[in-house]
Amino acid sequence: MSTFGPQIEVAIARVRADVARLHGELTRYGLVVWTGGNVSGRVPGADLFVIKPSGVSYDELAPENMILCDLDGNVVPGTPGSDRAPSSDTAAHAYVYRHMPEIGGVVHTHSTYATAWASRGEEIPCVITAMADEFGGPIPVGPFAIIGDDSIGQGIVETLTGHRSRAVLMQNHGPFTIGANAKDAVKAAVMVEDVARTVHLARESGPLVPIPQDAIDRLYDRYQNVYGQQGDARLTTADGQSNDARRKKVDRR
Ligand SMILES: O=C(CO)[C@@H](O)[C@@H](O)COP(=O)(O)O
Repeated sequence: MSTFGPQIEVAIARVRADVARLHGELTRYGLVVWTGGNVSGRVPGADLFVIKPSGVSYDELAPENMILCDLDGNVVPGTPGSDRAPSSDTAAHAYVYRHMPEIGGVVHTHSTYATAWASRGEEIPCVITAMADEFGGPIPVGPFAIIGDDSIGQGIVETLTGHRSRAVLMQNHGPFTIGANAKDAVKAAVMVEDVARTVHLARESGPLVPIPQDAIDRLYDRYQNVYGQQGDARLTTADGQSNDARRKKVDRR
């Protein structure tokens, strides 16, 4: 029997499939080991999100064993997967969804280079154009917070609210990323590890050369509004305009 009505049930099924499949991207890009890391996706049109079960091998993850939660992080009883405990980071994901309504996906990993930067409590400076494109500037550090309550979620929201970056390095823990949907958040997780590695290696070889702010702004604007395809999911840009509206104004020369 449908608990949420036919349209929401269809949306839930779609998010279950996306979130289950996207965990495979974390292993494909080498961002997780064993059962570390997690992906969640908001269910459009409902105060619900889907997240993986805690400690379950990635090989076993499937749409039917993803876990449906309300925005307080409570498992919705009687739904597929509800017989298992949700990810240990469920409270953090739920906090982000409650306090950042524009966010449709959250990812957490312990990817090597980004976590190394997090262990130093040092933001990644914007010294390559790939960072300007994807993150619009440096990748910030969030506060040290121990898992078990809302403190990690609070740290993510306090650090990323009003910030261009879709990634935050939670001190001594690792990266959390956000996105317009789960796929966008996974992309940010892939890219934060890529730039963390590059900038780490660059800094080992000598002084870094910062990119002027006006160039960062131009690169970010182009990448957020011109790069890719019209239908690509994106967050509103830093000035609050929707990317679609901005895209129409951008001269696509
Ligand atoms: O970082 C942590 C725990 O501190 C978690 O992300 C990681 O162990 C994965 O846990 P889950 O399998 O999602 O419960």
